[in-house]
Amino acid sequence: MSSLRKLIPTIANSMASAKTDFIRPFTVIVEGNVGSGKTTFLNHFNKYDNVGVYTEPIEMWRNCNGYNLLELMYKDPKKWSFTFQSYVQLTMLRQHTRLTKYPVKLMERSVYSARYCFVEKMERDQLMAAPAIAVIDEWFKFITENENVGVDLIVYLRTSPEVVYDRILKRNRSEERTIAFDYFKSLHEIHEDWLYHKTLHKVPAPVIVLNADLDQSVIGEEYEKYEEQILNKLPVQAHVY
Ligand SMILES: Nc1ncnc2c1ncn2[C@@H]1O[C@H](COP(=O)(O)OP(=O)(O)O)[C@@H](O)[C@H]1O
Ligand SMILES: Nc1nc2c(ncn2[C@H]2C[C@H](O)[C@@H](COP(=O)(O)O)O2)c(=O)[nH]1
Repeated sequence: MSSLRKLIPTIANSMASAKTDFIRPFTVIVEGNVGSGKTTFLNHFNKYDNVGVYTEPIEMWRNCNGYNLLELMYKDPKKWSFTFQSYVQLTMLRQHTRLTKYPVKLMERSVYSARYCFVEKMERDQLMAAPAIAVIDEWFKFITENENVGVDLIVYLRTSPEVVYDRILKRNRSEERTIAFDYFKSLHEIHEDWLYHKTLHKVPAPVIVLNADLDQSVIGEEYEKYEEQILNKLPVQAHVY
């Protein structure tokens, strides 16, 4: 028997043991409209030494082998939505499955909001043809059935569309300059139906709702109200509003 064939059982065993050794940390996804304050919220938790903070991989979307997919999507959504969502789903899967030494993992968004909010929006606006949505959905189902992308808690940064629109104008991100207010209003309603009314799609974990309209000068107190649950120091009460 060749030396390689002798190696196969060893490789298989080590892969099997690696799989079983992977212990998913207490995983919290931070969800909310564009500009709702997710990155700001994550920065607040960076100070804890038992929390791994994973912001959205937006720089990967702005430079995929030299292509700014985020810009392409906003400039011509009909042409580029499928390409963009395919890459978002891949990069978010990477975020979910990244190994971490921390007992708590805080992630900005997830494969869930990509599918349930943004692809949902594209479907309503007929920006993606049905076959394209079917392919995205098959990948999503495979990922959520077969990969360890479980979550333990959802933090919903609940905002009003007017507030996020004002923040986005001030943030002045180049790719977002052409987005109309109605886009954020519609995304708000989708987030509300998914995470607050829970009438849209499956909700993969208990939801904590924060009033993210509060100004930066006082919102720290709102974050602190839920710190113990987010840091997994308290049992999560389902449907905390
Ligand atoms: N509570 C707040 N009050 C006022 N401005 C805020 C607040 N939270 C975030 N911002 C500002 O709004 C913009 C969007 O915040 P950011 O954290 O990037 O949101 P997201 O990550 O959800 O897009 C940024 O310019 C940020 O400084
Ligand atoms: N079409 C999609 N756009 C998405 C998705 N995830 C994020 N985004 C956009 C929204 C913003 O312009 C930018 C960063 O999001 P923030 O909320 O952090 O500002 O990326 C998606 O799945 N589809």
